[in-house]
Amino acid sequence: MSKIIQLKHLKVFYPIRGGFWNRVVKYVKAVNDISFSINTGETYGLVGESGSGKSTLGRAIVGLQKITSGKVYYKGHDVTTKHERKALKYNHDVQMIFQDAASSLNPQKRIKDIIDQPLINFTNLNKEQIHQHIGNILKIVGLHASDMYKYPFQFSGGQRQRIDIARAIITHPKLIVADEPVSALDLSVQAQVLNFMKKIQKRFNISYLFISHDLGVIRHMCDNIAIMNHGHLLEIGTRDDIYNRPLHIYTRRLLSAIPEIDVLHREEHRQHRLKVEKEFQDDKDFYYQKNGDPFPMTKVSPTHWVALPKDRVAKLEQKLKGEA
Ligand SMILES: Nc1ncnc2c1ncn2[C@@H]1O[C@H](COP(=O)(O)OP(=O)(O)OP(=O)(O)O)[C@@H](O)[C@H]1O
Repeated sequence: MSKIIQLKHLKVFYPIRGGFWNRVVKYVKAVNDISFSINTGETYGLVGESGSGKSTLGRAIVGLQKITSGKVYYKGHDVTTKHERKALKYNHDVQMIFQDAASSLNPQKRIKDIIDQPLINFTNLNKEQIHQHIGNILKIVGLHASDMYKYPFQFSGGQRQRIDIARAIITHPKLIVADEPVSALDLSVQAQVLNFMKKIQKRFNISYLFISHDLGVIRHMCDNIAIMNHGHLLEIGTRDDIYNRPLHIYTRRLLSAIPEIDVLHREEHRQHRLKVEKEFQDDKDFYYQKNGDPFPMTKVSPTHWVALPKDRVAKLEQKLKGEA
């Protein structure tokens, strides 16, 4: 299977300034040595708790965030710098859907004036053709062509998210980075938008990098999954690897929080989570190096990688077998 995106040792550090001279006093290592690749046509899930660096990584991939070091390859070509991205029309092929469409859509502009920008930038269509194209795209996302004359506030949250998706797909992109695309929506609307995203993926052969802290949503959407924590990757695997054979305690901890939406068993799950968290504390030496960084990734199977040394993986597998 061909790779649409490859990340090699990507780092994004934010400088923090302070003191009398407003000098850089330290760096927030939001993305710290991340490597993985996304296959053409797949949905790749990026999971982690708030602040783990998911959005920074997504923004770095689409070119909205300056990269400190490392490389991004698009279909095998280096697109790490602005110049390289321009030459490959990368900004045309790779789009982003944002978490909160309400704030990413300019409230003072009509829908047509929000979503026509990529067409103006990347095509030679005239005004009439652009309107026709926008009308068609709005129909594809389940709205009416005449909705292009409305303003964002005249739509519901779910509809605004669809408009943001329309903006992203209008250039027929090859890859969409979807940053928490449904977390601001009600559960019932979430399902609609997710299913819709799957539908357009098939229709236009789009690959997704799907960013979320919600493992329920990730399970519904993703083929392969990377687990991120404090700027590092801790585990990478197929959906089956991650949900049925999670090895890192952090992954298991995240998984144990999924059923929280099940109100009936909330207390039971809270107890379970506390137990797993205690285990995480107890086992801290087991999962991290002396300097506090996770171990380099070890291959457990052709699809499954975990940030632990080989002997510890074996020990852990034994321990998990014992618990089962
Ligand atoms: N512009 C910035 N300047 C300095 N630090 C930043 C900046 N943007 C993000 N950070 C820090 O980088 C880290 C990663 O942030 P990021 O938004 O990428 O995490 P996230 O996993 O997407 O979180 P969330 O799920 O809450 O959006 C956080 O510690 C955050 O405080």
